[in-house]
Amino acid sequence: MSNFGSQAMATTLKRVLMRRPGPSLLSANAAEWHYGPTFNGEKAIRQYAEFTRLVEKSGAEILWMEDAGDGMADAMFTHDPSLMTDKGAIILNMGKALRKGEPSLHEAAYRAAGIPILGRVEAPGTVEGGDCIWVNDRILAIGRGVRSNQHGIDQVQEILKPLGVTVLTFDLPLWAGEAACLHLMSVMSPLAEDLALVHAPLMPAAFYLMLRDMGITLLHAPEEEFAASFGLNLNVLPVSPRNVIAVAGFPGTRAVMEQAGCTVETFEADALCIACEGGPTCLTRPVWRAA
Ligand SMILES: NC(=O)NCCC[C@H](N)C(=O)O
Repeated sequence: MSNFGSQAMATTLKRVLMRRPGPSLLSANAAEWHYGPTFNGEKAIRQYAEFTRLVEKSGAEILWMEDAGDGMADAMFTHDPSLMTDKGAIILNMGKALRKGEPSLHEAAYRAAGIPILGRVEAPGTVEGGDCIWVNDRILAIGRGVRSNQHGIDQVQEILKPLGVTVLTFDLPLWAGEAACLHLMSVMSPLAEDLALVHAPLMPAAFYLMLRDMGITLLHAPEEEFAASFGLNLNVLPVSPRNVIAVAGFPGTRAVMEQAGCTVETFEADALCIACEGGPTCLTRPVWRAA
């Protein structure tokens, strides 16, 4: 049996690619990386350790990449430079220029782990993992916006055709501007096959209506918590259906999930997630989720 493969967002997480932040994050220039006022490298590293403890507690195996000081501060957000399918990984191409070196780190990690590479997105195409959502194992939704463009989306569709997967494209708004991070996953977090947490005001309307018509229950997170966290209240990692890891400090968002039958574990993440614009899903690249 192979130990990779995933065309789902919220089945049991069995194996995940992560990169522990270190010297590159500590020496990051916050303005250059678009990190916010609560950025603090040492504190972020401590908060990451707490996040790691929760992932380990879930029973998932972590495939580690280490930060040896290559200057790639955002590389801890392993969700973005690659995408996993049931047949192997797709190496993506980043929309954020400072992150251009990251896909090769993923390619090397997959090769070392014996995981097949299905294909690569090449310039001028860009697609980031945060823009990709498996609606089910036959449909991949991609958000077209600042980070993912049509060239890249077309390439992903070509790579996925032999797997019988259809790619659907949904336009994202500009929201806080070109330098900020708004992915499709910033406005929707799947919690189970039939359940998702959303920030409806920024969702592509056609995406919202499609999910609703498919019978997926959409939980609306409180808008004031989305604003206060720059969207990180919504960035929730399912380690199995209805068991999730979230950023601490957003009781309204937590209550909405608990009322829908979810178990929610949290960790403090002001210096790590809120400052650096990426939450628990962004810090993980699932390489194997149960079918
Ligand atoms: N999937 C995600 O939402 N990733 C967050 C990436 C944050 C990182 N600072 C970036 O701007 O790319």
